[in-house]
Amino acid sequence: MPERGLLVSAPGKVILHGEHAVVHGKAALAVALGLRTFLRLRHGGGGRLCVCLPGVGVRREWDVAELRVLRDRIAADFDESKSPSVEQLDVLKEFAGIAADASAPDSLAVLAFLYMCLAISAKYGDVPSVDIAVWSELPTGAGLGSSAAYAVCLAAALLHACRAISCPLKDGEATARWTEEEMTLINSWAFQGERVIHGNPSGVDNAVGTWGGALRYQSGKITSLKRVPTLRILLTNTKVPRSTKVLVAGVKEKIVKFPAIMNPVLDSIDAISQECQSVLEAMPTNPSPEYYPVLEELFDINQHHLNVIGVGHPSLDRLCRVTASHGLHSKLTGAGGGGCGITLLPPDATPLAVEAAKRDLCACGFECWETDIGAPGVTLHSSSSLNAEVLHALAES
Ligand SMILES: Nc1ncnc2c1ncn2[C@@H]1O[C@H](COP(=O)(O)OP(=O)(O)OP(=O)(O)O)[C@@H](O)[C@H]1O
Ligand SMILES: C[C@@](O)(CCO)CC(=O)[O-]
Ligand SMILES: [Mg+2]
Repeated sequence: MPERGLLVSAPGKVILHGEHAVVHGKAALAVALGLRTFLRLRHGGGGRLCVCLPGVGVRREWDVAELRVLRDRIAADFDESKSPSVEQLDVLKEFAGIAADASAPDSLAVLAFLYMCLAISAKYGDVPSVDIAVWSELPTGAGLGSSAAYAVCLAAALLHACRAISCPLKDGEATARWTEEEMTLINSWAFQGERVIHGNPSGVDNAVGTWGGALRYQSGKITSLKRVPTLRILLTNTKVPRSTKVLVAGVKEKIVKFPAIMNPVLDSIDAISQECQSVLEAMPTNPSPEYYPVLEELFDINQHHLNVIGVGHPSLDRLCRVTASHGLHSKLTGAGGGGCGITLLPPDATPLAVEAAKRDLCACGFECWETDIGAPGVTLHSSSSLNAEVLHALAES
């Protein structure tokens, strides 16, 4: 397998509660989504490193010898525990022809790729001569953790190419996962990729992308939620573009400007995450309707808080109003400012009400779908375990 290449995937995520507050040391509850990002690595030869990212319109190719020189210029303090420095990123931007203040998806994706590739190869091996393609089922920049799923896939593939982690997939197996220790390494390098893309990420998104399932995340501490009931959730993409980096920076500004006003709001969001976790843990696996009113009220309160800290958007207000008119409760998920919202579908919601809500959301120009939650984290695949659409997308790349 190693010399034939590698197929790896990582899930997106939905944050139930705690987005933004988690950046400031509060708890977040997050679950892995049944929508994934896929990466194909092929061993190249010919001394070239090629990357193809159709989701953001990137196809780039570099000479490995040139990348070695670049790496040695900025290698002094590459480490998974140290943030990428402004100076390192400036050198990479100049090399890749990216403007100093660029924030477009393609620029950030190339920058994160170059940083991770050079940093990982400086620590564990040589710059690999490989051909990498990444394709995703996740909408980019919509609050579902597309940046983290991308960074997790890259971390796994690059660590594998530099022989820092093993290849657990045996002949004849469809999928395999890495050991806890290897996943910890993947997660810490994915966090570096998130740092390049986000500026100041909490680490919750890459933790879900790596470990999967449902988890509580606070200040780097990951606790897996053992008994999460099967929740039905409707995801709605308002299709309003936004940048997590800009939104996270905006919240920080507000906290600095009005600490006495904003800190209690973050404390309240923290208490909501706590309350939600207690309710989820008390619910049976297939809960009856009487458990849902508290979860619904927590959605409503948190949505108001997220508006207060400045990450709402008229499109998200509209989403909440439309679902409320069908008796359903929603909140934004991820960084907000547009992007996606989640709607809780309790077991007593009639199929008619859910269909009517979906129809009205689509009439607003939104896209909505139901998806599984609690999906597995970073996974290695045999090509026969991937469906035709994924294989086709990666082959075309
Ligand atoms: N499939 C992909 N290929 C390459 N780059 C990607 C891909 N998906 C996401 N990215 C990178 O991640 C960036 C989007 O990250 P951003 O954090 O703003 O949104 P998100 O991760 O989708 O939402 P959130 O952080 O709120 O969950 C894009 O601008 C791009 O640089
Ligand atoms: C907005 C935020 O809390 C979640 C983005 O999915 C940012 C982060 O935790 O890094
Ligand atoms: Mg992100």
